[in-house]
Amino acid sequence: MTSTTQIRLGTRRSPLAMAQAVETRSRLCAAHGWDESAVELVPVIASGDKIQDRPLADIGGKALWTRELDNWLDEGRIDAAVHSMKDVETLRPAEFAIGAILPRADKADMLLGAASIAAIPRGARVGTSAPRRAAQLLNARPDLEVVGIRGNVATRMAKLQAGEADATFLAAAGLERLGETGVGTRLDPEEWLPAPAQAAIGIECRAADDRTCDLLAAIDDKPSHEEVLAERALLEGLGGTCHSPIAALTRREGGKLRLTATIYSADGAIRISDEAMFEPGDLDAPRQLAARLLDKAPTHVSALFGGQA
Ligand SMILES: NCc1[nH]cc(CCC(=O)O)c1CC(=O)O
Repeated sequence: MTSTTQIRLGTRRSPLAMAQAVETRSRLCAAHGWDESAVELVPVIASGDKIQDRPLADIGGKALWTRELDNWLDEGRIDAAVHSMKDVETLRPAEFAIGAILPRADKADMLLGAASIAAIPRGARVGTSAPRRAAQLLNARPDLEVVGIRGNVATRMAKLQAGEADATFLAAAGLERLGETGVGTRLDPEEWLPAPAQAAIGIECRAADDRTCDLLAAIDDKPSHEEVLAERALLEGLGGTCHSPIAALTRREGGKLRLTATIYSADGAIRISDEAMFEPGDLDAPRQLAARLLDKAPTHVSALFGGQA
């Protein structure tokens, strides 16, 4: 069978990123009646994957995940780029558009190395480089020690095995996509709020590229897209970066979205939470929620956010 490439999809090279790109390819092929060869996967090395020994927040933040893919997309070497939306900066180049958000996976965090937060031994070392997870943990268990841990899912699991930490967190979505089921304890997202846009795969294209935008529209999951836009509007209102401990959860209730958001001080001692209920597509409501959170925060907490309130 002869077939020509219909779309070039850029992706990071980590096993999780590749799994997400393969899922995107399957959905595109199913939607358009293509065989696999119609979608060319183009693996690109991201700076965030080259630097593994320092926390992301210290070395340039989320941009390190997207910079190379952004350049390739901008230069027309790829037609679209697959991203974990959790890792995508809030403010994106105006020439790019989110062409599709895939149906969202489990938003929960998994705890590895202990049966529950309460069951982690007193004074134990918990590995995480995420300000949100560190603050949530210290808020619940100020006796614990947070130690930095980075690397892809397999690396982090190996570091836990090697005793670099007594426990650690991984996103359920990532484990699921890698087929790593049956490890860790699922933390109920209602009690342990995930990161904004956790478990959402987004595909960006050039906004002016109508053909690719149309191809991607066929695999867009509207409810997931609405949730992600609301959570990103919250981030925008907070001026949140990867330094900012922000947790958020959206549920759908009678056609409306209910967004709960929590911000923390870096040490977890201060926790400010609020929620809003609004129509899908209303991005002012999540921005106002952000403003209310910043209003309630003492200055050493609001200083962790760029804020627009
Ligand atoms: N920060 C890295 C990252 N980016 C997305 C995921 C998991 C998949 C997702 O949330 O979409 C992970 C790993 C993790 O947090 O355990």
